[in-house]
Amino acid sequence: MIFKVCGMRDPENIRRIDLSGADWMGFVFYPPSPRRVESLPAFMPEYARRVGVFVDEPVENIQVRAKEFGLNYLQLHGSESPDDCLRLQDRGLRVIKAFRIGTAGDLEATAAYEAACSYFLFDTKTPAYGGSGKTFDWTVLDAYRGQTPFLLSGGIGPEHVRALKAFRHDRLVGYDLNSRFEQAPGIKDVEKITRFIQDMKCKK
Ligand SMILES: O=C(O)c1ccccc1N[C@@H]1O[C@H](COP(=O)(O)O)[C@@H](O)[C@H]1O
Repeated sequence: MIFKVCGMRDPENIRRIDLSGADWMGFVFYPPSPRRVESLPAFMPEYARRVGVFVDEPVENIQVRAKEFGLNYLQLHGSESPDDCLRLQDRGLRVIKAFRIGTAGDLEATAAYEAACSYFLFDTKTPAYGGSGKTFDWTVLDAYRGQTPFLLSGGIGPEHVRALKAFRHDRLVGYDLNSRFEQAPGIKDVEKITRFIQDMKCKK
């Protein structure tokens, strides 16, 4: 499973999370976010893959950030179209399209993105674009029959280990950890993240 830790910007926190077992690390480029990153941190992950999180950002701006931060993936949380995703893919950038899920009907939109993305990310449907700290009813995802692998997101916290282990789906490939693991916006609790990843990997 992929463990993605999102909303990073502090160099020392990045260094420690890079050693925590996290596979991917997210950088939020959405200006209104309390965990937005404005400039390249003095330390960038050496082990974790780098994911840029964007909301309706022009393709040209995304390309600039992708180069500056050495991004491996782009996570798109706005109303980016399948064509937008394909344009980024054609420029050699791998795309994770986020969908806000409340009911099974919200999964219908994924079909048009099947050929345009490497991964989907299923987040909670709220008025915010992301980072709400709220979970959704994961059993809604039983209705997802697409081919594209997905990460589960939205309010995942340390208390969810047992429920996450019980939730199974053929296309589930990872978990996104964000606001529920924070000491302050943009600062993750390294012990909580490390323990969560170890507990999730533990067979029991
Ligand atoms: O974290 C943010 O502030 C954010 C802002 C705008 C778009 C996405 C954002 N983060 C992503 O939101 C989900 C859910 O986060 P949470 O666990 O509910 O706090 C996660 O995928 C983040 O990558």
